Amino acid sequence: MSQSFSTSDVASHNSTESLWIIVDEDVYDLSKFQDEHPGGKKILQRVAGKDASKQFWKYHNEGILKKYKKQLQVGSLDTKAKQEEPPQQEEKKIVVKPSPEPGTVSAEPAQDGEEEFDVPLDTYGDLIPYADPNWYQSYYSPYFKQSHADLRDEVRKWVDEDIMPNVFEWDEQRKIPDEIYKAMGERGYLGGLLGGEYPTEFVKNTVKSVSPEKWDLFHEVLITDELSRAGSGGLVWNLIGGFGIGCPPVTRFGSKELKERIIPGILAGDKRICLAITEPDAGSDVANLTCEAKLTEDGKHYIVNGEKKWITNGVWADYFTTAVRTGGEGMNGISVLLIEREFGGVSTRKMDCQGVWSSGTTYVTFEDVKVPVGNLIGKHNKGFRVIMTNFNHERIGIIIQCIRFSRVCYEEAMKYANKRRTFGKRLYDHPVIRLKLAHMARQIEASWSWLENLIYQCQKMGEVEAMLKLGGAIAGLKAQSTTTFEFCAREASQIFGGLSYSRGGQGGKVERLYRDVRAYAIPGGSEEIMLDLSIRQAVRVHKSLGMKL
Ligand code: HEM
Repeated sequence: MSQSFSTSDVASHNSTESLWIIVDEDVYDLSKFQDEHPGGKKILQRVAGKDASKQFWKYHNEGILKKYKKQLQVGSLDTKAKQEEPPQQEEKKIVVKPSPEPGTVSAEPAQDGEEEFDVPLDTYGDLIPYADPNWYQSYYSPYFKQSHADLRDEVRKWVDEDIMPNVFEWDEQRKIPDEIYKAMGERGYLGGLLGGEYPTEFVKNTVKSVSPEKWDLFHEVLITDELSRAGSGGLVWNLIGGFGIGCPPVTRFGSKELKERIIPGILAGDKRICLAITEPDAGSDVANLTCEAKLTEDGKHYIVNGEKKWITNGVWADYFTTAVRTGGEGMNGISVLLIEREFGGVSTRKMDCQGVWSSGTTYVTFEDVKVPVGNLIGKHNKGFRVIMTNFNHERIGIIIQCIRFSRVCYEEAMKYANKRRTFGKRLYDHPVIRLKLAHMARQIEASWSWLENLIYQCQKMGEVEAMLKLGGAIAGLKAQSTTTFEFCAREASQIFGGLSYSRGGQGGKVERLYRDVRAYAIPGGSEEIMLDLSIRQAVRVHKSLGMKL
């Protein structure tokens, strides 16, 4: 913004016809906007021509300026322009290296040539304790390195500029613009969300800030985590929900021909895929599903008939990774088929749900759909294994999102508690409010540390060992993270009071996330089933390790 004004220039625009205000030394022309201002025009007219920074920050959060800046800012104060002149000499960066002191236990200083994770990364973000993982705040981490920091910056900038300011409207419209999904492909992110190595053979555009050979599961965690900062389960499920659970079975168990034909279009963001397992009558008890697929006499096709319910992204999907009954009762009669919408006989209807509004929750009907046998994923009647292998990846995605949503609730509440005053002091100055923040933070950090450890185990073990050994712990952490999310949404909402009861505005993220809680606590294995599995599965694994009870 090039124009510069003095305070008396601004003061002359103090009428309803020409209504300017100053916020943080930037000048805004609200003459036209006043009629559509959700807080009313009178309140703006009272500060016409004045510095309204204090009043502005009382009623809004930073998202508002990001959204309206382009439209309303006409310039800045001349005092700001002076401050922003570049310094004559670049400041020398001081690098602080830890040094051991006699008589204390402390970190050894990093030696030249040592692994990069022996030195903490630069600080990043707002530095509010517990609002980001602590490696953002210059704490040591054995997992996150410079390539993770580079990716973090790349994704965060995109989220802050193109996503965050619009999430409220998108959620209300129950749709994310197609170009945002397309950008997930163009930026190479879809290719990095398959729970393994970066699939260069299928991707034209790889991720800008990380080369494919450096890609690891912690990069994948980062994309999901940073997208979740937008504070909308609907957004995250729209962008990676159907894809993150529907695509990996194809890349892992699909035939070469099938993969070569469909995966490049999906990873480019041109085509969409979803996972169709749950039915009106079969949820966590997957082995009981009834959607049937009968082999034709010539053995060349399956004919599929049945219904699927609560299918994320189904309304927009070109492909449905679908669990079907091809044999007798129970888990040994299940297969997985890739059903393509263009085969015909596929109808989708959007469902109205409590939360994740922009995710496109769908009721799917298959009516005599003719599917070539080449679209079988895995083996005939051995689909249960395909589904089980997929569950760990799905649950880890849910865990990452829940922990970040918990952080968002905590962060929003912390910021608000520091500005809102009641009974003569800030909310933050009331011990009962700090107690709430502390209970949120301890659960967030405990969950995150367990997650980091499990991701590391997945990275080291490889797919099969991870599936066998980690299923119990991942299920336990899923329950831990969804209960943490529920707790944080509730406590943040109590701190915001009425502002998180109405939609939009300062408490808008918390209100939306509160509605999203059940979408995390139920799908992918309900909390009750997860907790039970976490013990049963772990005991079974440890028996085979030689456990002595
Ligand atoms: C750049 C100038 C401004 C813009 C773009 C703006 C925009 C908005 C928007 C979009 C809302 C809806 C709630 C939300 O999303 O947060 C809102 C609410 C409100 N605004 Fe503003 N506003 C501006 C300046 C001001 C100023 C200077 C004041 C006070 C002097 C003010 C007072 C309010 C009030 C009282 C509400 C209602 C808050 C509530 O419902 O709790 N606004 N504003």
